[in-house]
Amino acid sequence: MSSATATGGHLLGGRTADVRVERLTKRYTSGGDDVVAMADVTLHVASGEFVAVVGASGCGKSTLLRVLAGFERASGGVVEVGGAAVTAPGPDRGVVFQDYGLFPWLSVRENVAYGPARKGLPRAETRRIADEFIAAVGLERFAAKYPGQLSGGMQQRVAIARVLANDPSLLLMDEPFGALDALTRSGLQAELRRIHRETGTTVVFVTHSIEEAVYLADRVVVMAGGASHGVPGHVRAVVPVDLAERDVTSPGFNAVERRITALVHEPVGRG
Ligand SMILES: Nc1ncnc2c1ncn2[C@@H]1O[C@H](COP(=O)(O)OP(=O)(O)OP(=O)(O)O)[C@@H](O)[C@H]1O
Repeated sequence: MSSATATGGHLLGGRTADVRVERLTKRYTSGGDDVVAMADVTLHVASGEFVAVVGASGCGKSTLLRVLAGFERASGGVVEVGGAAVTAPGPDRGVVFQDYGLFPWLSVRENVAYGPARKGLPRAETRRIADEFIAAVGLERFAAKYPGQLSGGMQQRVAIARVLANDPSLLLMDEPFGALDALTRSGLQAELRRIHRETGTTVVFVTHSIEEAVYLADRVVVMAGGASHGVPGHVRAVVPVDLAERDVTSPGFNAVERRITALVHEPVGRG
């Protein structure tokens, strides 16, 4: 495993992994009933690619992410990250949720250093890695503060730095900016795009915002269906975002956004 050292201008040692999901099925048993949350989901993500997942509530976006994270077991099909079957959570996969999940009793630096310290890295190296990622998210002046002293946007920055400090090869993000105001959200989106370019880490990003998906992703996966529609969640379409510039006001951007919006709103059964 490479350490989180700056190499050739890159933040990480270049850890990145591809994702292979083939005919994934996920069933839940609730109240004695068998609910098929998703069926026959196939998705390949190349190493270093940024893929966003959108779709109406209940179509299985979070379930897909949780299966990739190893928090949930697939009921059927193949789920591999970097060629290895996913059976449990692991340090190769970093997960960022909407609620920042920071340790409130640790400072920003201690939160970010937590993973490297647990790996048993020497204290000086741990601190260097923590400071590198705190700087990457622009929080140098807040390293000694505690989460409770920070705004929501700053706490989410810490959460991202903490995950990156573990040098993941796959970053899984579930509505990470969902609780933030519009201005903070667009600032963090730009920062995430830059960080993705610098790290080359593969990203799977779940969002309700089609604009956010088009702004961030190389490809947007549109899911549909879900238990409440009587059809298991499935992949309806995968839309490449072939835009050189990500200007949310440009006609090209709006055209991709409109196409994805139409796909998301298409009634279930026709897709
Ligand atoms: N632990 C569980 N037990 C039973 N059913 C579940 C469980 N978790 C999810 N489900 C069901 O699986 C389906 C997919 O849920 P999931 O949360 O993945 O959807 P989603 O697309 O992320 O929704 P949202 O956009 O509202 O977050 C839903 O029908 C949900 O009720």
